[in-house]
Amino acid sequence: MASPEPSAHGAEKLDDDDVIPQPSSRSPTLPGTSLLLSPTDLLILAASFYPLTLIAGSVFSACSPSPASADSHFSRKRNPFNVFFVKYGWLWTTLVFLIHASRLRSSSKARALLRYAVATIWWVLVTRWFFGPPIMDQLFLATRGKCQPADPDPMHAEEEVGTAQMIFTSAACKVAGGKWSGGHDLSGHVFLLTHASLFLWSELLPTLIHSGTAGRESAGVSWSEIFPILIRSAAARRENAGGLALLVLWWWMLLMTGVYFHTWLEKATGWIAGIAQWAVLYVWALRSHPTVRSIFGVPGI
Ligand SMILES: CCCCCCCC/C=C\CCCCCCCC(=O)SCCNC(=O)CCNC(=O)[C@H](O)C(C)(C)COP(=O)(O)O
Ligand SMILES: Nc1ncnc2c1ncn2[C@@H]1O[C@H](COP(=O)(O)O)[C@@H](OP(=O)(O)O)[C@H]1O
Repeated sequence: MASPEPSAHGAEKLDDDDVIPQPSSRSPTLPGTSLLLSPTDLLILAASFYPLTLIAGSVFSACSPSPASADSHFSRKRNPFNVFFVKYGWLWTTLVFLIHASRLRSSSKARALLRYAVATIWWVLVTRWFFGPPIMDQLFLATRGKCQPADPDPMHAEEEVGTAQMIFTSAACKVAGGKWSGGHDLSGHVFLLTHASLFLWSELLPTLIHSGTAGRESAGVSWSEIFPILIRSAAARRENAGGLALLVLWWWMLLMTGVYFHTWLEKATGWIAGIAQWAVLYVWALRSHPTVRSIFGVPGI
């Protein structure tokens, strides 16, 4: 399988006209050095952090007395990080990405925007619209979920049920004052936080490595260098620091969702939806299909 490695260089430093990168040697062990990680290894490492985070959060939740009812700051839905950041999660991700893309050369920029368009379309399909209700709501309805009236008074409830049962999206249900219950409620937070994080890591990592290694030519990065490189890249440019700060916030909020909200299965389906578009485009198509690569480009090239 042809598997070109994204260069550790930022695209702003490279010629961008249809350069198909040559496969670099993968994780070579140089004499006297520890195992080196290629940009792809680093991306896979970053990606594996998210299921581990969810597992850790869920295990903590299962082992501690009653975290779901614990009145901690992050267990509250109205906490400012949830209300201002996660609830506008794709907007913040878009802002960070656009600042990053503005530094790329023009043809790299167009292709990066195309990759962003694909990621945005997937976000829309899962959470907003999929030829009717979004995928997450269609899954909920298909598993016998419905909009329950919030009013416990049977007289009022009957009136509400009439309209509530006609409600096919969680957003409309909430507006009608109902409660979306009964079906499989894929975690929108786990989806969004995973999807946004994998998109940002895939797009930003080559630039972060380039800034953090001060452009040094290298076959890879050793384990012990990962954090120093990220810290140096944050210190080198405010945009890098902003991107990394958002990634840290998304990771923390994912951990909090893992601890305080949803069932294991709902978190698992949120995660699967969150990795699906990334796995298809970044892990599979861009690596094994030259045609896809020539249309969408490769981050860092
Ligand atoms: C060479 C040509 C390139 C063309 C490039 C074109 C680029 C344009 C691409 C696509 C067009 C779409 C434009 C969309 C713009 C997107 C800007 C925004 O991000 S606005 C969206 C702001 N909203 C959010 O961020 C909401 C995020 N929140 C949620 O999705 C949900 O609240 C939740 C899933 C996190 C939780 O669900 P809930 O039910 O519990 O609330
Ligand atoms: N990390 C987090 N912090 C605060 N609230 C969270 C959260 N993760 C999930 N929630 C809340 O849990 C509910 C289910 O989330 P989701 O399905 O998106 O994963 C949502 O409630 P609301 O819809 O009442 O805001 C959401 O705001």
